[in-house]
Amino acid sequence: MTEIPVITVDGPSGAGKGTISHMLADNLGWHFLDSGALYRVTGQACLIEGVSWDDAPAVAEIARHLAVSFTRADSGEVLVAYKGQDVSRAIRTEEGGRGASTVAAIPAVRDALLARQQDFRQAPGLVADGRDMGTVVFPDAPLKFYLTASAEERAQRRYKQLIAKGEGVSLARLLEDIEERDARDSQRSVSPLLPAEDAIIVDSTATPIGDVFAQVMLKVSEKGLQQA
Ligand SMILES: Nc1ncnc2c1ncn2[C@@H]1O[C@H](COP(=O)(O)OP(=O)(O)O)[C@@H](O)[C@H]1O
Ligand SMILES: Nc1ccn([C@@H]2O[C@H](COP(=O)(O)OP(=O)(O)O)[C@@H](O)[C@H]2O)c(=O)n1
Repeated sequence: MTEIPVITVDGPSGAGKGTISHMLADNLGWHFLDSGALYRVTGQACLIEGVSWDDAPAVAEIARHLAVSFTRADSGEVLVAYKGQDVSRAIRTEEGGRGASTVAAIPAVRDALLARQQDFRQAPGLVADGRDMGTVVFPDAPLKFYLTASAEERAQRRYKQLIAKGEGVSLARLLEDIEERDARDSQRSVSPLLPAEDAIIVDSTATPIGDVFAQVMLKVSEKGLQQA
């Protein structure tokens, strides 16, 4: 079990973790764990069940029995369902991000989701995207990345992403949301957002995505993790 390789990709919102992790998993033919989706679904499940994000024991109970499923549509899009109800869109909103980071600060919620995340470690390998993949969930991963970029750049990226989806948003509000989420994720007592000691830090503030991917792939091949 522990010999199955994992590449961890941690960092703040909008750093490019999802984009780079998907590219890596596709390139290597490995599995992919979107750990943020589990926290997002937990937040969404609370809304559906009428539980307040601040009611720690009730939220933890929801996380322990989270009936979530991930299925890949023919289009390649990953559909996320809670109790059979499609929540793919709802969990990706700004409110979904706020809910996720609120419930993610509850220690019992993190405990409840730990084994479920570790179960994604299946042959031939796993790319794991999140905040504590390299520090807590897969501390023995042979290769760890911490992607980051300035808050202004990350807000700009989200702005472009949401505008492309046809959602009306304000850049100033997005920057506020990002800074608030950075603060909550970095200051919580359990599994705060921080690079693992052995993580490779990649700041992409002024680096196009293709160059970031090339840097990452170079490290992958130096570690001998690429298939022949
Ligand atoms: N280096 C980069 N330069 C420009 N845009 C980027 C870069 N990395 C990611 N993006 C874009 O920023 C947005 C957020 O990226 P995403 O991978 O979802 O970040 P995260 O998973 O860290 O929140 C996406 O639209 C993505 O295409
Ligand atoms: N491993 C993880 C992943 C996400 N999270 C929480 O879940 C929230 C949403 O994570 P995400 O990865 O889906 O968000 P983005 O980085 O895509 O904006 C984060 O702000 C964290 O509070 C976490 O605590 N630990």
